[in-house]
Amino acid sequence: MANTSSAELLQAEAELVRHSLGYLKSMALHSAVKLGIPDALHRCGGAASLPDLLSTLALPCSKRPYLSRLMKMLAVEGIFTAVAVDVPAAGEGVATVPSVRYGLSPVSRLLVSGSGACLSPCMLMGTSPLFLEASLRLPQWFQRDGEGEPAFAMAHGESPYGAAGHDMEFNALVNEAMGSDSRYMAELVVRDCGEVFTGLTSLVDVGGGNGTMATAIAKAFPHVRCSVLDLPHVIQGVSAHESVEFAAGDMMEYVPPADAVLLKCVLHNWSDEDCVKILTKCREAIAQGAKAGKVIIIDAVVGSPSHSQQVLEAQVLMDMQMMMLFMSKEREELNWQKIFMEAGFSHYKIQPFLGMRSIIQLYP
Ligand SMILES: C[S@@+](CC[C@H](N)C(=O)[O-])C[C@H]1O[C@@H](n2cnc3c(N)ncnc32)[C@H](O)[C@@H]1O
Ligand SMILES: COc1cc(-c2oc3cc(O)cc(O)c3c(=O)c2O)cc(OC)c1OC
Repeated sequence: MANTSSAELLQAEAELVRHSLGYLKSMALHSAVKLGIPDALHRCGGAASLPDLLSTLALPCSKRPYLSRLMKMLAVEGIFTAVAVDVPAAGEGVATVPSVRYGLSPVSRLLVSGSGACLSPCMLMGTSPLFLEASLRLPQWFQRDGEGEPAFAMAHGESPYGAAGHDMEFNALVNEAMGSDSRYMAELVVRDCGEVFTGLTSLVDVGGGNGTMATAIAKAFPHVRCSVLDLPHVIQGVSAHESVEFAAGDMMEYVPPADAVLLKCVLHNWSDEDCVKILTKCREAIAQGAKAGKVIIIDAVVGSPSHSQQVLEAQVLMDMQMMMLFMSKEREELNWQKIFMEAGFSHYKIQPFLGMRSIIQLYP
């Protein structure tokens, strides 16, 4: 302490408070989504005074004075914008009183429902009680010896997939989150990554769930015949599509032949050994066509030099989440490279187009 200036010490203390109370940022965001604040601001034309915002939210009178505190905190964090304005005073005396207009920022625009790019379900999944309870077990999980189970299973006695099998509310939360993530990514992939699909005649989306991504690719690139491979219970619940075929199966056993295999946010749920097995099956699938095919991976490449500090922070948070839920991980390039070589691929190209995720094209 002696060698540190008071200003540095006080700054460090403020940093600690930011981190120790950082969970309140997550819960304030959770509250804003649950209360429908992004949608309310959108209905008001993108910005509103506090009284106008309150008039569209069903809050009891006793809680209305507290909304400004939530809005102020979220505005400081960049979730909403806050602009000081003078509004006409109601009584006599002063002509105007200072007030604040809150508005949607680029971040909260992604939380407005009804648009293709609504990520609110992802926010609610990331802050769900089952995830939060698992995070409280992390110290105990670190101290327990052996390979064992992830912190989520330690807290709940089952995996997230197990919980989704009988807890219908959690199942709906996860399905909506995965669906919203896929719709959002599909929009960006078809808009910005068209050259990845040039020259392909067929593509199979392995672990492609309800076909959101495959349908978007089939629509944007009609020359590509798209199909989805997923587990039987997932495929059973999918409604028939005109443009996409669905196959039930286990990617560990067999991947149907195609010019290209897509793996979007699948490998981050698996260990390195399992990724080698999955990618070996994918390599066999692309070797069967007339063309020299490729595997297209959409996943994080942690710590790419072109990424911002915010993207790095998002990646390491997702990595912690993968560890806590599945004991799996987000990977750095060297880690990916080792897996690719072990699965028999000769070269790859990484394009860091997609924020915290990249497109990796993998060639035999
Ligand atoms: C994290 S989700 C990703 C879904 C989709 N690709 C996306 O990005 O929204 C993983 C998907 O892999 C599927 N899956 C898990 N194990 C599988 C297996 N052995 N064979 C085929 N699909 C599997 C799951 O059912 C789920 O749909
Ligand atoms: C797509 O595969 C997974 C995604 C998540 C996931 O995604 C998010 C996306 C966001 O835009 C914001 C978020 O807060 C989140 C999450 O919190 C989050 O968990 C998670 C997965 O496993 C838990 C995924 O693979 C199954």
